[in-house]
Amino acid sequence: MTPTPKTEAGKAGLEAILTDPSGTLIGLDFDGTLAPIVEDPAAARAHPAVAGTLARLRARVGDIVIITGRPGQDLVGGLPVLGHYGLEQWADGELHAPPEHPGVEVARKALAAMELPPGVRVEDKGHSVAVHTRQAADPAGALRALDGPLRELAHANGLAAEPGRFVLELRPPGMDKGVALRAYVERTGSRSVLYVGDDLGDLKAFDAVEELRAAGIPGVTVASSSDEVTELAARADLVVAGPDGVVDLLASLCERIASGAA
Ligand SMILES: O=P(O)(O)OC[C@H]1O[C@H](O[C@H]2O[C@H](CO)[C@@H](O)[C@H](O)[C@H]2O)[C@H](O)[C@@H](O)[C@@H]1O
Repeated sequence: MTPTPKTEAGKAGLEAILTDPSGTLIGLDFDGTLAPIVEDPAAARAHPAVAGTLARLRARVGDIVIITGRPGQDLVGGLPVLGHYGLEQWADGELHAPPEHPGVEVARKALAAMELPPGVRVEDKGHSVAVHTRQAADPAGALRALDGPLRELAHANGLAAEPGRFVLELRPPGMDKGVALRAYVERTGSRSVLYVGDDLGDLKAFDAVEELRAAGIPGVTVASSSDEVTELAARADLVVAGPDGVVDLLASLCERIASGAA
């Protein structure tokens, strides 16, 4: 059964999706939403039911897009991916990306020269560098201690500091998941939108859904909840329990659309 949104705007958004699914864009975050959180970023994999569920859903809605902080070259179940918070954009069957921001190379070198606490890992993503503290003995303490120096490094090199789940990422400014989602809605001519996310970077996509609603495009914000980040659940129209809950929600949406139930 599809859970009922807790807000009136969310209920109206879900109703619009069920009434006109071919006009719907489903926007999905990856880590913590489609993929359970794991210690090592390189070991993250989509929930085993994601590929099948999205394949079925794809046949029933207008569009599905993954919007992630990760690089966008990987496809999840053949779906378009907007990588690096939308910096890498999918258009006409090709992935487009700007040249690397010069500040990233400076930050990369500075991080290589820094003595980082044990367990702190640097993920080099090409267009950005992310400093992860999940594997430190005290992940929250390590992140707090690094926050100031990393923000200074970002600022000194014209980069934005993007906080996330036990991570602070130094990345080019000027793009976020909200800008990416709005542009994708415009490009696809979507008439409704549902966005699911779990981390602070997804709040911009929630902003975008709310702005789209104000402009007459109904939508639903969904939080894939965790104890690590509570801001999304506090704001979302609908809260589900992590990737298991996301898969259940998408599967139930699929069934309701297939049964023609508005
Ligand atoms: O926008 P997303 O798809 O959610 O990507 C955000 C960041 O996710 C990854 O880090 C997070 O997941 C890791 C694997 O579960 C976890 O170890 C880490 O603590 C999380 O912060 C990814 O590594 C980052 O590059 C993404 O920006």
